Amino acid sequence: MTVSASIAVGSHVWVEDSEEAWLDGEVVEVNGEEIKVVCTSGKTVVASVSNAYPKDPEAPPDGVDDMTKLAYLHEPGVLQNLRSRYDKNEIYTYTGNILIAVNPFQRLPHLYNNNMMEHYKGIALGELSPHPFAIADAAYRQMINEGISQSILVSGESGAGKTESTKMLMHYLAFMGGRAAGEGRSVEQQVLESTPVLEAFGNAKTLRNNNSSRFGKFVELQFNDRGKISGAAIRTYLLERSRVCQVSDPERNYHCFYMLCAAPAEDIEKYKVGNPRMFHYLNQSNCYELDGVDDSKEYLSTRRAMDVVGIIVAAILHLGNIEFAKVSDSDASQPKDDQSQFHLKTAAELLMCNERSLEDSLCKRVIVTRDETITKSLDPDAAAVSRDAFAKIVYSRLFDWLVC
Ligand SMILES: Nc1ncnc2c1ncn2[C@@H]1O[C@H](COP(=O)(O)OP(=O)(O)OP(=O)(O)O)[C@@H](O)[C@H]1O
Repeated sequence: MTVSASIAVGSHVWVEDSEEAWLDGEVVEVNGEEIKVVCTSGKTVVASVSNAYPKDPEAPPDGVDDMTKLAYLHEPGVLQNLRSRYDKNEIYTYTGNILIAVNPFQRLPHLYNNNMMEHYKGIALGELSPHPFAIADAAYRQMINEGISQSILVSGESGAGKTESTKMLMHYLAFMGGRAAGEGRSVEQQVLESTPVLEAFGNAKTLRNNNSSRFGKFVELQFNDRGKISGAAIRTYLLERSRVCQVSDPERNYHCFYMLCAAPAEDIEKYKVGNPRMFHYLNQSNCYELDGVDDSKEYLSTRRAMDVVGIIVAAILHLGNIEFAKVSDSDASQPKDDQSQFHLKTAAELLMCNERSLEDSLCKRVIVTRDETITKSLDPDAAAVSRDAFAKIVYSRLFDWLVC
């Protein structure tokens, strides 16, 4: 952008600041490539002309709901507009037909109730305040009117609010295309109800987000020619497998492991689990609990899924506790002690496989060539790597199976 020509004494500008990101002010001196700016904050700064951006002194103080209305669509202009609106609890802003959402980090239930959905029904984009319902409505109407499939792309950095925004979009589409009450459990209900299970197995606490989705998701809703939902499919991509075996402080492994450890007594006994601190795959980080989340309640809410796959989740925890030691006078390895033998036995029982075969699969590598099959013993380090690889593959298959 060539702004230098338009900057003179008296111009209103934005200049970059290492602490505040951007400062606005008035130019009081121009010395070749350098300008002196008296900022609204009271600070006086000297900046290079190439780092200054013009500011619209007539921009409305509360911001504009569509940023294409801004006189200058540059970084400080966009950030200032989003901030002015955020300060008034307006978390949504358009840029043309793109919706920008700023995470409010607080519940704003008045924005998402049924009245709001009624409100946005059939209204052209831009006529009402920016909202995910308006985006969903525009897509729905375009699909009905033109008979063409529509997609809505939700993107942003971790913790930005993609999952929450996607839920709003799905709620609206379910509202528009759902069945009348009393017609039984509908497809859209099933899709919305699948969220807690997907989150239990695919979400974890990270530095940025206590409930971060560690996978990509493509949700497809199919509609019939009357605009009613007739089917749905969820495809997931690239689950972060390494988290199953490696967790850095203060993050957590996938929620389901902690939920299983907080199960009712009869399940704790069945799976031979208990305190999460005793499992290697969980105790690499000191974070076990999440503020405002009761893992035992979460366990009960996903009990149907846990009854089916709890066995595998528990087996993975036991696998992680198998340590290996060298067999004397050889390169081979074996479970290190009675503790490791116990976890191997438990994992084998839960996976319903032969204990000896499981041990061999961890401590040996089988190489099949055209002429022969070679079995090579692994040293303790290699056996631990093979154990982790096995745990990761079992977990990711489990996740894929749950999604299907
Ligand atoms: N519209 C909203 N209203 C209230 N809270 C929100 C909203 N959007 C986000 N949040 C809060 O921010 C948290 C993080 O949001 P979310 O999980 O949607 O982020 P994300 O972009 O999907 O992150 P990741 O990529 O890590 O999965 C939510 O758990 C919620 O507490």
